[in-house]
Amino acid sequence: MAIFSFTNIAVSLLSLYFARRIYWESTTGTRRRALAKQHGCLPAKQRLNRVLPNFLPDMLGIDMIISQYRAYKAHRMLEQEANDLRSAGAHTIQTSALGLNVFITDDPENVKALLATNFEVWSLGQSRIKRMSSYLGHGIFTNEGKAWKCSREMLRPCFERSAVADVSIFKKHTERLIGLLPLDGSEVDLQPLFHELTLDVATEFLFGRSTNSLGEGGGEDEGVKAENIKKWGFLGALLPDKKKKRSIKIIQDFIDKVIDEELCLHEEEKKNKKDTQRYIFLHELVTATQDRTVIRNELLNILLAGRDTTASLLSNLVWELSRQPTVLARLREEVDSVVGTSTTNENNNSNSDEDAGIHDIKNDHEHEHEHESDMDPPTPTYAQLKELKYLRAIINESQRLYPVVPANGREALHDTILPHGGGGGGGSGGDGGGNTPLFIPKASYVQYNTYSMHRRASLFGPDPETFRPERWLNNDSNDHQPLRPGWAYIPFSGGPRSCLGQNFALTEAMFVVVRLVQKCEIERRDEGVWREKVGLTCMGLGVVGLG
Ligand code: HEM
Repeated sequence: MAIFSFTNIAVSLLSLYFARRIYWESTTGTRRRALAKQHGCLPAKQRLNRVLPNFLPDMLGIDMIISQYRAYKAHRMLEQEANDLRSAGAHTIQTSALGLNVFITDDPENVKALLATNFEVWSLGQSRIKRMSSYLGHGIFTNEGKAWKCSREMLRPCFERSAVADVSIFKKHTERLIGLLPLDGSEVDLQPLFHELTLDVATEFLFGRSTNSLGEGGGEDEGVKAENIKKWGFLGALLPDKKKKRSIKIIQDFIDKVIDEELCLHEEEKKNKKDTQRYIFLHELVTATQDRTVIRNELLNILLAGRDTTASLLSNLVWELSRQPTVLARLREEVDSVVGTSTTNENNNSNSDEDAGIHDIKNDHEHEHEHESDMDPPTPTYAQLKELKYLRAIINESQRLYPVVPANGREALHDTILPHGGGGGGGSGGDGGGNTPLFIPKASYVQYNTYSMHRRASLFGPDPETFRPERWLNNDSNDHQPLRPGWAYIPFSGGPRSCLGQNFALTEAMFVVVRLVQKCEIERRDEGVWREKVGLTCMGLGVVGLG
């Protein structure tokens, strides 16, 4: 009896499954096949297994998860993902993660479709929105559709050029950072200092008061519990729930207090404050909205966007500079000629050899405390920073090899087509073109791998793994054309959701590098190669020596 009923149930379930399958095939399936045929689509190549044997299809994404976890532990996840594409001989591959249909691409045409030409079809993905809004609330980073448009329109004017052109905010905090560096040539780990610097700068820019985590009368008297906020970082998302809640509360209380003070200011006081003080983001924002929650969420979103990203860029850049004495010498020459190295040799376009240049700076530094006012090099103005073409090329090259946001993705809101990736390889130059369109079913996730794309030989020349800032300049001694990579180079993303703080970040990074170059020696202190440390942003593991 029991067997009979079990068989009955099994037969019923199977019939139900097949009935649904037939219905699905004759409706959705037929529609999808027609769409794919209409666009001449071919299927993507599959990701090759790393752990399981290749005859087993990785339907549940078990191979993907195990191998990603191992690579993450070894700080080689980015390299492995790039190799996944290479070993499949394609620039777009298909895989799965816990049953989710996933495509990985490093093809600029696909990136352009995701971020710009087919923007409306792609969502940030519900899991990202849920995860990030749990600690950021709803703001520009987590909003979509109309709400995102509102955020963007409200925030864009706050990033106007004048907000960035006042470099005094960078000066104050950079001087504090340099003041904390050892003068005897001993090693220093700059990464935590860069994180403190960018937190102090971002809070001062956004709220008009800084966390002052780099010291000098910091914290409490300016109304900020620097220690707590410093600790919080934005990896709060990864903390256990209780700790995360406590951390979020600390930062929300801080922001609420600042907003309340701002909203309580009388009109007259506001005007006076605006006239006398330098640019403060919050002052601009309250002219657009008085909604306390909206203001708080947007400020939190921007703090997240601006802090770890710029610190990671600086860490990667200085790490690479410490390994590139020739690049560093050329940079010193540029800084010397545009900004000046000290007040005594301002704008001196000396032809001294590289060693002599470094030696001079060392001497300046040794005597810095004796003759501080005489010997302090002139600080760069915004206009001078814009003239530093070689420094800009160095930053470009650093962001090419070590993009701070090395991978990102979008979820398909509808069935759609990507211009490339169907059929996998077979493109010109043995580079795995795959220029046939690819059908993407609704709810699939497409990851665009910036790290891998930035290292493609067909896009960046025969030496894509080499740090060579000259590739970005007209006067490249190898007579290469300067790069115009378009959608192949997206450190700040692209299209309607591109980074709003790009100019701010670049100005801050340039300012800090100029001051370090003017006042310190930068030396390599470990033999290691760059290994990623991936959190919300990506930076390297390593130590730099300063003297
Ligand atoms: C080196 C530093 C930075 C890098 C590499 C960077 C990179 C990016 C990237 C890749 C995105 C797109 C994210 C996505 O589509 O999921 C983005 C968005 C954004 N960034 Fe940046 N960013 C940097 C610094 C900053 C700074 C300093 C600020 C503000 C002070 C800022 C504000 C924003 C905002 C508001 C967005 C969201 C734009 C939108 O969704 O409409 N970023 N950034």
